Amino acid sequence: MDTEERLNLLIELFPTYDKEILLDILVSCAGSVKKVKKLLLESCVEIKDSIAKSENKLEPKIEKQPIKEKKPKILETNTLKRKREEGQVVNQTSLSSLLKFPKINSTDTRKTITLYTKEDIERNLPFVRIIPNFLPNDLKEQVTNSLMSQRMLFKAKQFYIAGNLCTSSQKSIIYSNDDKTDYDPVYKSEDLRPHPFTNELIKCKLYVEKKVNEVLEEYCQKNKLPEYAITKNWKSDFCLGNYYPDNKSHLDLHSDKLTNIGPLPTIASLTIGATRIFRMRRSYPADSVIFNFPAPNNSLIIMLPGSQELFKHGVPTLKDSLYERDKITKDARFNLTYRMQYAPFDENDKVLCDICKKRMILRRLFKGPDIGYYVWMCMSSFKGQECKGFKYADFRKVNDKMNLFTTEKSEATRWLSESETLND
Ligand SMILES: O=C(O)CCC(=O)C(=O)O
Ligand SMILES: [Fe+2]
Repeated sequence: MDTEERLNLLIELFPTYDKEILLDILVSCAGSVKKVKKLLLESCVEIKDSIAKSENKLEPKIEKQPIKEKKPKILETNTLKRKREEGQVVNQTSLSSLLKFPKINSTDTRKTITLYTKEDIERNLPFVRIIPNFLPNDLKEQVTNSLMSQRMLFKAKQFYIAGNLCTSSQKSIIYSNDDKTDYDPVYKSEDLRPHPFTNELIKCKLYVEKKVNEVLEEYCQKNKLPEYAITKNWKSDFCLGNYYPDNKSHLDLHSDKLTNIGPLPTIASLTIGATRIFRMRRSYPADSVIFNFPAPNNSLIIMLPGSQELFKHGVPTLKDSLYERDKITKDARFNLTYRMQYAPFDENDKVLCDICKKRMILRRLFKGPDIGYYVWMCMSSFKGQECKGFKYADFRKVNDKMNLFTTEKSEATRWLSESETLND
């Protein structure tokens, strides 16, 4: 590959970077695309966060300890050298300060935008928080080994698209210590019966719960959520794990069904192993900007209330060159999505279809005249069978018991974000 081709590849991989800067970095890395990628992806790890680093004890420590800041890499590019030699004031010393990130807002008309820093990710995706280097190293390694030893238990999911039976590319597992967990009745099968949490995953769960509650508290101070949303005392009742054995294995854009996790859920998703791109796009309109960002090993992505309602997310396939392999898992990426069961749905009888008496699936409509309404749809329609069973959801409580559904639209529960209008 000649320099031009290498540069073009880098421009494709890092579209938000200045071409001149990329060329400089390429030259500084002796023409090695691999080194440039490593360097730029590492700048993502410079993401600062005040996460408490605790020892590997079952109970995460309560008091916060300052994170050891990674020293920024000092790199003088030819452009800087030239500017310095020309007598221009050059006071940038770190790679991250060299990289100019464009100011991006929701009116940006570009189709795909790659985000590399915590600040950029959270500014563009206000329902998302990313916490790098989440678990203490020894626990991360224990979790990695535990997942590797259980990887044969992860199974492909089967589902229907337009009446055709499809098999998922990634493999999944449910961890729960409660036999009754049926994370999604559509997928319920022998293969997806819950497995008990391993000790490592229980330790990890405690860290996740502590972090989610901190983040949720701060989020709820700024965003007024309806009373049916879970805004405190978040705990993870079960965990949906995913296993992507190689870079071809992927998960298409989707939003998670709300049937078990309820409206405005929080989902905390830990990456273990190879770095893959996490992708998010507004559900509507379908040609909205696609945001990509790397999810490095041991990073925690928290999808806060509103993210399932407004966005789709997924993990696209990648060309070989695009991700960072891991020492232990090699090409494979694991992902642990810790979720909380929505108690009001547990305490009541399940919502059944009036036509075929099967379970119903909860979703929120994100377009059309009924935008924002939560609705129950017959699960048969997700199993390749035609059933138009439909009810509006009603999350109001009477004598502490949730109504769950209604046939009257005037009683139905509707949630709209500030960015949605009734004409959408
Ligand atoms: O692998 C990931 O990061 C995403 C997993 C996911 O979206 C899901 O399991 O619903
Ligand atoms: Fe998902």
